[in-house]
Amino acid sequence: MSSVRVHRVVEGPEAGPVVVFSSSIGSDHRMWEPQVAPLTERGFRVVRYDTRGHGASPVPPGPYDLADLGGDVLGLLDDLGAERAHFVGLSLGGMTGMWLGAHAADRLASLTLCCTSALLGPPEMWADRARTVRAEGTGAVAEASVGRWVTPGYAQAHPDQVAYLREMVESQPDEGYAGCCEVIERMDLTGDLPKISVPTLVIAGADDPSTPADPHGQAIADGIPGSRLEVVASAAHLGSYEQPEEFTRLILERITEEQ
Ligand SMILES: O=C(O)CCC(=O)CC(=O)O
Repeated sequence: MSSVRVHRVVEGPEAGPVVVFSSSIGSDHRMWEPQVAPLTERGFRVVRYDTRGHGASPVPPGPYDLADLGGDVLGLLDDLGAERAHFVGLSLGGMTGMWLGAHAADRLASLTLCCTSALLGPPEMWADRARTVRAEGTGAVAEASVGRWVTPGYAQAHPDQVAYLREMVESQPDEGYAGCCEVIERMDLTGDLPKISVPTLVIAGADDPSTPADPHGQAIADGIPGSRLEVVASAAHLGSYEQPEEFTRLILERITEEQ
């Protein structure tokens, strides 16, 4: 499939090193709002985009695969005139990052892989989720998703944020969400990990029920030569949103090392 022109929001100094942020299934570029000011203030060019099938990006009929999602990022970098960029991805965004690391390493300055997995089964669960969303809409999965995105303590203390995140899931196009479920259904990046030569940091949330550090984050860190795993306390699956200070600190550490 040919690449699509993804919706992007670009902030920060034009000449700054480019940092691309890639989102989880069911969210869009807004999930990275907490990272924008800390990075642009330090001179980075922050590029947030909506994965195909999400937010304001095109919604081609699914299924998609990781090569489609990775190709969209390469098209984005070409549009921006960016030869290389730091890449930060969470969950599906991290899977896209691993694909780029294995297939387009020359376009990456570094990789930060948050709350993600190289193999997230069982495949039937993703096929079921795609079927549910095509039949009933993204509203059918919103409450359960947000229940995995933040810890119960955060949810209790921040009901407005929980409502905002739920609305974010509900606003995603049904076909786009389903097409991305089918990416994960068919994904197995385990054989690609040893091929990734880009400097990589893996970050997991200590309370992530979707992609727990053990086994998911640890398997990625074990597989990518020279990478390491950090586990952030009191963070569920959308760790960069729930614990923005610690995730941003780690992201800055990774991208500052490689400038
Ligand atoms: O968040 C993703 O991009 C994929 C994994 C996922 O959907 C986990 C969940 O259901 O919370």
